[in-house]
Amino acid sequence: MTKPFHGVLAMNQRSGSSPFTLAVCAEMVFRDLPIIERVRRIDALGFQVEIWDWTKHDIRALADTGATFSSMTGYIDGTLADPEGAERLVETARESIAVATSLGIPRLNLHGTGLDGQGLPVKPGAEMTGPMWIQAADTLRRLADLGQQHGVTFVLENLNAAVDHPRVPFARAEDVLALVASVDRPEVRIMLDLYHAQIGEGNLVELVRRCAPYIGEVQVADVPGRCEPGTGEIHYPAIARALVEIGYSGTVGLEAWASGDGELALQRFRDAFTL
Ligand SMILES: O=C(O)C(=O)CO
Repeated sequence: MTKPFHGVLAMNQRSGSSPFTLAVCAEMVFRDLPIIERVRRIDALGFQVEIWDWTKHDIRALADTGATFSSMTGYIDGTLADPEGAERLVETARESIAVATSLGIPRLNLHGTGLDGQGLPVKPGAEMTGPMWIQAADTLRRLADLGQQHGVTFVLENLNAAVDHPRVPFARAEDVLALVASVDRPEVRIMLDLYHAQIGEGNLVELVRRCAPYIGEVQVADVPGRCEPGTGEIHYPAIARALVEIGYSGTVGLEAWASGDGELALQRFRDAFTL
């Protein structure tokens, strides 16, 4: 089916040569449009599409857009690091896998509640104990088995506890790296969110190098403000070069608000990741 054409911008993007697959989070851009229209617009501009909680969306309508989806949230409820929460997480991950498979989505994101157990035994602000680490690794191994069975990858995302996710334990990229490395299964990788990492940890190029063997996807936005690359303090062209140097050619997802015009934000994103 021929896709709608959105002028010069679409033309530039199709002729660009990013070494990465570029995706855009439909939850954060073109927010004056209904979600399905956002998905169509992002797709028409030549990007893959990320969605969050699938229970909030009409799955049939998403499928009918014909868009290619990069990732979605990989669970509805549960937490990694306590036994009861882990059961719920694995159960709801099964439901998410069914939806992901129907939409051809390769990566299921475990973020936020998957780590901190909001309202569950692992409370925000809790110190992570040894048994919690062991439980989290066990839960991830169970998810890896599911992922292997169904051909999907679970990506564990680092968050920042300073601005967006106050007092969330287990959020640092260093901790996510330690967990994913200890599980060491191809179906469990890192969703390396460089916006969150810049706020929480910094030293991004070094972080990219350390995470190299375990990256499942990279997410980007600038700091402060969580808008598109080029609006803040992160030098994304240097990050793009570092990603190429470690041999990464996978997906880079824009998980950012547009600082102004939505199409311009997407163009800036593409420019930052076109070497
Ligand atoms: O909740 C957030 O801040 C995220 O980055 C989700 O992917």
